Amino acid sequence: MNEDAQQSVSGRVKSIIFQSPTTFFKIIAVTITKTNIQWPDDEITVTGNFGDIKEDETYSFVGKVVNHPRYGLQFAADNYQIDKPTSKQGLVNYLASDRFPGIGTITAQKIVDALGVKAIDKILKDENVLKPLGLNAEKRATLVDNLQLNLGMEQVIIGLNDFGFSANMAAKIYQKYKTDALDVIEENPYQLIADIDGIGFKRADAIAAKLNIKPDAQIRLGGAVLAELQRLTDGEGDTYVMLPALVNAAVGILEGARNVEVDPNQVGKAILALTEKGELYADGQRIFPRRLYDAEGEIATRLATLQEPLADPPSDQAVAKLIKNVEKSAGIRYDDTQKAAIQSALQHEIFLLTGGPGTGKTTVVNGIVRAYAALNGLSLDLNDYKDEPFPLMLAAPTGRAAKRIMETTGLPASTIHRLLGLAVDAQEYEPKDLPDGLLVVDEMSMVDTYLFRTLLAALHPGIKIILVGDKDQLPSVGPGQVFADLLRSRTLPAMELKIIHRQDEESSIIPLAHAINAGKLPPDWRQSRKDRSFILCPPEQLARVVGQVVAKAATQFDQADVQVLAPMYRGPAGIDQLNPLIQDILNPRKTARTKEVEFGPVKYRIGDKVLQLVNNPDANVFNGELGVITGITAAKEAESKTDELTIDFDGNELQYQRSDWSKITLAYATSIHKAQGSEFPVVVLPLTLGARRMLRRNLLYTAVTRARDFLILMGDPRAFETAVEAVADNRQTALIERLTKVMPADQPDIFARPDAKQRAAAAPVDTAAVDSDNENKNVIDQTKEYRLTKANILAQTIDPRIGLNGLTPAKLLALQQAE
Ligand SMILES: Nc1ncnc2c1ncn2[C@@H]1O[C@H](COP(=O)(O)OP(=O)(O)OP(=O)(O)O)[C@@H](O)[C@H]1O
Repeated sequence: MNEDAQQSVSGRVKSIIFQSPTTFFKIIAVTITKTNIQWPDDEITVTGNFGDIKEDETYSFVGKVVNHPRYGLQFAADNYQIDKPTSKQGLVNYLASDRFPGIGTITAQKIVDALGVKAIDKILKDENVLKPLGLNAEKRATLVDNLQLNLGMEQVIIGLNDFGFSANMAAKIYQKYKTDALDVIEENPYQLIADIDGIGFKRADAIAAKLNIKPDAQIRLGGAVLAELQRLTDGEGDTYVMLPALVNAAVGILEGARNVEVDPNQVGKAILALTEKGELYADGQRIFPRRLYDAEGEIATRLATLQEPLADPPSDQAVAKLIKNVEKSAGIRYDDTQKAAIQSALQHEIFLLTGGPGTGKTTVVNGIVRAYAALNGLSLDLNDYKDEPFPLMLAAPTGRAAKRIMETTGLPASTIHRLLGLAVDAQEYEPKDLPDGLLVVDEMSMVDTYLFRTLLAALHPGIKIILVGDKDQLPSVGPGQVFADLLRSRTLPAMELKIIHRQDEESSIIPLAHAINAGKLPPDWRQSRKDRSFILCPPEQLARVVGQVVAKAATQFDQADVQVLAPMYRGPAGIDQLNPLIQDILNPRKTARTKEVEFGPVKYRIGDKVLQLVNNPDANVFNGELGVITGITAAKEAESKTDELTIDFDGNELQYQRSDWSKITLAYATSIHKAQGSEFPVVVLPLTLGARRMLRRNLLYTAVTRARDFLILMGDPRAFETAVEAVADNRQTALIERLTKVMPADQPDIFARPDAKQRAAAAPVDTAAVDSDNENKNVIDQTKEYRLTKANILAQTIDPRIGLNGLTPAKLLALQQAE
């Protein structure tokens, strides 16, 4: 055989020996009908990435014979195609087969008569060729769907393989564009960056190079601009990027990807072209992704419409009376700001309420809901609304936050996505209309620009909107800082609650949180208190000590109640490091027979705590929710023929096939961002200076306020101090400006710095704190020599009554000397 000739095998698929559940990789047995290789048998094993291969169909494979160390000689195919019928009769038989339900011999004959032996290609290229043939729309659609399924997918997968995509990536691309995939890529490979998770500029540019797209082609420059704009806005949460920064960034990747020089002026021109095409919006030096620019504008104009003054607002006296009644029935006396908040909420169409932990936000919301119901003669009993929608809508961005509202108000609450009937992502879906009435959104700081725009689009003038949150918490994961911007714009009535009402006199977590927010750690922050403690630990030992603390805490508290929060995934005490370590302590593989499945580097066992990473409103499970693995079903036992995990999200038990496993991760340790909107009985918070890039006041504040009963701070004290001192940068957004264009900014400024007296009342911090800097230096020096052993960690006591005693410097020394 000529060595240069491509090796090929044609034949009928006898059986599919193996198919990977997550990729297109398959091993098949083929009965050879034709081949140009020397093969002693009439059967051959073929391996490769194939789409929807069917038994008994004939295919042609191109590739080469390889010698597998275990399985011997086999044919590794890197290309293949289904052998389409080549004669008219063959094609008629094929189309009339049960692969194409609804198409009988007569219709098949009609199609082949009209379109010839190339009928399939013609239909796949343009289904309109079927129109003159008199098939009804349903029949046409089924035929096209099935052709695409049977043939289109194969062609696309082969094409994507040619571009060098892995089977996994090919599957993702196919899912997005279906049979248009190759056309999309050939027309503009950079489109992949925006549409396919995991494809960056470099990858797209490599394809562009294959397609002979020149280094200075407009499409390439534009691709780089859009890619960098997306990266910068997504990464920082900004809604725009300044022109010089964008040009610089784009030039950087354009030059880096192909080792060429690129003229910044040409990039500037590409930006102009994209602006003219409407993909970007340029406002002076500020460059917005069009969708974000529009979303900010829509938020402003919708709010302006929705905040139309009430035609007949209740008088101050009427409101005072309503509040009195609510106070009576709830057995509470509101403080003056709380009363003012309820009054303002009742007298305006939109009202913003902010406040730190324990300041009574939920209590005030309860008051507003009840007073609103009384004012409008509405029943709070769900049973009274059999045929009508419940007019009191309570919502939050996460499932856990929604659940908390339900528990604290006794009223139904849901996630915003569920309320709107949104699937997955607020950027792409049209929401349903919401009825009039009252809408309360809690945890507003977590709502991003897209979700808020989509929420407002579902509301009609006449609805009363109460937005509640803590302005000092981390902003949303998605772009924008909507809640803070709304408050800062001074265009809408707002109130900040400042007095801490939490009854528990002995709670020291809330005062700690308020002190952090005021920018100063209290002098006693490293001392053990009934509900919190600090454990000093050098970074290189932190992961192990976290493990030991969690193990110990799990003997005192319910294991599920102990949550480790960390700022970063990477690094020696990062989330990726902590999770398997804690998993092996809390949920070890007890025997070789313990069920365990692997997904990349992660192992899952029954009993593991997992975190949902994406919104899935259809299954009622949302980004940030925690679940427990309650079952593992091996592929051969599962109906789906792939490995399955059963995960219980607070009573909502769901099946996750292997292809869904990228939507979860282990959750013994989670990021502080993912913990927003959730509360945990016990929070363990390890910090080191290794996470310096992330250490910000609002991050520490958010982490600390997640702890309900017990807080264990760990690590390097300087990391905590660094965090408190670093005020988070404001995100770059234009929402305030858009708001003030359409509404007067005449509301009081709640961001105004309070005078000294107010400050002291809001944050009771002893400013005569010890010089903690020097002290910390000593402590760190001492710990350097300290070697951790199990014995001295266990020497610490965790007693829910007296607290978890931290390793004080004195204790450390004593332990060290005792060894
Ligand atoms: N005016 C008041 N008089 C007495 N107790 C109050 C008052 N306001 C709030 N509280 C109590 O203070 C505690 C905290 O209030 P609430 O839960 O409403 O605050 P929050 O701001 O929603 O807190 P968090 O953000 O931590 O959930 C509750 O126990 C509540 O009953």
